[in-house]
Amino acid sequence: MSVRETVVLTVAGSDPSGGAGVQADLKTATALGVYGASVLTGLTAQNTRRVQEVHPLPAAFVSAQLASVVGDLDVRAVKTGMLGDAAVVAAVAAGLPPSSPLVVDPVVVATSGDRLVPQDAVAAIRALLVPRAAVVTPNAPEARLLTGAADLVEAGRRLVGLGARHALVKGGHVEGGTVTDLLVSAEGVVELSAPRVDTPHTHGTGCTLSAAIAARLALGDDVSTAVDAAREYLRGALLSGAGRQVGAGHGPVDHLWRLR
Ligand SMILES: Nc1ncnc2c1ncn2[C@@H]1O[C@H](COP(=O)(O)OP(=O)(O)O)[C@@H](O)[C@H]1O
Ligand SMILES: Cc1ncc(COP(=O)(O)OP(=O)(O)O)c(N)n1
Repeated sequence: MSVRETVVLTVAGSDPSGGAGVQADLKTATALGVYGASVLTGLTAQNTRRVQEVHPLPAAFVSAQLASVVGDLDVRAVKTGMLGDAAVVAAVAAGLPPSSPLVVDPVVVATSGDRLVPQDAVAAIRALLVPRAAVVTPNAPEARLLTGAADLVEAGRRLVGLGARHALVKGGHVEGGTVTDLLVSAEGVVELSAPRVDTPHTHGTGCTLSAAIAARLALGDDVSTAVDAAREYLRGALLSGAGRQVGAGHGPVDHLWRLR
């Protein structure tokens, strides 16, 4: 008798240094016990210090990859990350499996400050993906860019107003000893706070969190439970990654901490 794998799909860009993008998503899926499939939307040249180059893949080829995977694998949840340009966003929106829960990580700028997608892609994400999201996971600058709201609760409410069932507005870029993420839905706002982990190794935190949420949704969690589980997984990865060294800059979180 064979075991049916639970499949989660990431639609995202490549980080050759292995800490963010598709590479982080697949490690996260594996660590959380689900089968990770991946559709590449673009390539980057980057490392723990900065992003040197970004190349979106042709939208038609992104569509072809999606059709290959969705036409064969039983995809239980999808996460989107870096999406290259507006044409790629449109191709992704058209090719997503219709009934799998969708986590939209609206990646715009890397922690290094380097831009990963152009402005027209941001508008396309807002119009084509946010309305379909079970949860959209912007960091503070992305929440402001997507909505025009300076206040993060208001930004979350506007994302829900656009059709996302939940907005998780992340607080990693807001200064202070406590990091607070805001989970906003039609039911209200839940503050999720934790002590800041004192570490320079935060490369890929957003990718890892959204991939973990998607993995838990694939396993059948509701959004609130999936977010709690994903935050706990990421916290362990930050704490373990703080004591490890990869590269000379902002190193990755330790995706494999639970397997060690
Ligand atoms: N130093 C830290 N200590 C604890 N949690 C953190 C830290 N940095 C980021 N996080 C958490 O990592 C996740 C990603 O946050 P953020 O850095 O805001 O997003 P992004 O990586 O997309 O820029 C959030 O859940 C945030 O609370
Ligand atoms: C290919 C690729 N995708 C996304 C990111 C951004 O990763 P994120 O987890 O949002 O944060 P940082 O890595 O910038 O800390 C990326 N760098 N590369």
